[in-house]
Amino acid sequence: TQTTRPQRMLAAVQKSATRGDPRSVVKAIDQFCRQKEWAMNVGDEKGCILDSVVTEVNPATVLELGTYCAYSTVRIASLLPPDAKLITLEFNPHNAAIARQVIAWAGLGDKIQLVEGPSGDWIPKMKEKFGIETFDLVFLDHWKDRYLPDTKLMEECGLLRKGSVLLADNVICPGTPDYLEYIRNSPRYKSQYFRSHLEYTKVEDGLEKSVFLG
Ligand SMILES: Oc1cc(-c2ccc(F)cc2)cc2cccnc12
Ligand SMILES: [Mg+2]
Repeated sequence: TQTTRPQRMLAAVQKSATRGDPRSVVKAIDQFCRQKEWAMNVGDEKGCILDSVVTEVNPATVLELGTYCAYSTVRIASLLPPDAKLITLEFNPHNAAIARQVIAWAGLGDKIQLVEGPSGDWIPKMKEKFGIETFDLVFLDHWKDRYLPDTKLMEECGLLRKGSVLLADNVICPGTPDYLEYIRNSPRYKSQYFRSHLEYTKVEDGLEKSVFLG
């Protein structure tokens, strides 16, 4: 029977990456996507920008919206300080099942908590379910029509504090116009656009970094 792309990506990780070595997992996925099949990971070019923001923020708590196959999950977690926690939300159960195995292969199971279901359902439960007061960093990389409602929901739930950083993927391609309009015009955020390219292509895309001002 036919395998799925996430299954073929996991097979490439298990074939080419070293267990317990997150950077080799990242490298194996990028190699698979460049040489075999395109896939919607943030990728190596935007991934370097992501790395620099994670390193600068040095977050104790991270929320990732949209896990897919855990490429960015592993990339972020590999840069976190020892007691830091990353919670990643994935809507699609098949992607979640693959992501869990990629996270396990990278040996990052104790830093990462993968939660299945709609982000809109889980954001209001972060305090009661995971004991999280606020997030130091949020990486938005899920469905583009959810960026704005989920950002407003995080504000309403008090999950952002003065200095919390939101980093959003795909603000050009596929594009998140309503989110960009809101965040760039809101007096409550200071935003910066990092121009780059859609993963593994020459098409323009970029990341929008926004600091919550409280
Ligand atoms: O980085 C991403 C890229 C795309 C994408 C798909 C098809 C295209 F032709 C172009 C871009 C979709 C995403 C959906 C969710 C999170 N990230 C995505
Ligand atoms: Mg993306």
